Amino acid sequence: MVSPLILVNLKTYQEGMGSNAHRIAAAAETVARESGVVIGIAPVFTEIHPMSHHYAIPVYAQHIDAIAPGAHTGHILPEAVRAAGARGTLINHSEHRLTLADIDACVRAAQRLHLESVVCTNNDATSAAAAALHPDYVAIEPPELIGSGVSVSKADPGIIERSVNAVRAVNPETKVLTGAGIQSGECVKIAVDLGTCGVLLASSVVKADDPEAVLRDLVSLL
Ligand SMILES: O=C(CO)COP(=O)(O)O
Repeated sequence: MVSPLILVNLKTYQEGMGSNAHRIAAAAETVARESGVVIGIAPVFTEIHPMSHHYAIPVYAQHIDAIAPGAHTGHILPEAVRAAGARGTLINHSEHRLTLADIDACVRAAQRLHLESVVCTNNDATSAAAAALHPDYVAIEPPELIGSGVSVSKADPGIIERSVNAVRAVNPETKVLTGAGIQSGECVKIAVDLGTCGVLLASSVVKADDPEAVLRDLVSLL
C-alpha cells in the first residue's frame, strides 16, 4: 500500500503566515517523525523557500501558472517554485479554478520539472477528467463543504467512493486524496478505507490553538 499523505493547505489564512507557518511546519515535522506518516504543507509562495529549507517535510505550492520563463509579469513560474524547494504543487484548487487546457498545461509543466501534481476536483466527473491528464494525485473536495467544519468523509462518503472508482477506471496510477472539513483521525480513516491515499485539509490544523495535537489525532488511526 502507498504511504498515506496528509497535506495541509495553509491558504492565505493569517494563522498560516510567518511564525505561525513555522509553528505548523515544526508540528508537522514532529508528528511525521513520530508516526511515520508523510505530512506536507502548502504555504503561501513566499514561505516555500523558508519552509523547504528549515523542515524535512515536503512543501507544496498552492498554484502554478502554465508559463515558460520569459516575458510574463505577476505569474507563478513553475521553475521558481521548483527552485524554492517545493516537492509538488496544487493545481485547480476550488479557490483558484483553471480551464481544462490550463490544468493540462500545469500538469505537463509539473512533470517536466519533476514536481508532484495534485489536481483538485469538485465531483466524480471532474475527477475522471483530471485523471485523464495523468497527474500524480487527484484531490476531490466538494466546494460546499470546504471550510464548513463538516467532514466530506462523514457528510458525503459517496463522492469519495465514486471519485476513487472514476479515477481508477481512467488511470489506475493516479492516486486520490480527498478534502473539505477533515478534522480527525476518524475522518482520515474513513477516507483511506474508501480507497484514497490520504487527505488535503486546511482550517482544522491552520486555525487550531494546538496544531500538533490536531495533527497527532489526524494520523492516530493510520
Ligand atoms: O480546501 C481545503 C484544502 O485545500 C479544505 O479546507 P478545509 O479543511 O478548511 O475544509
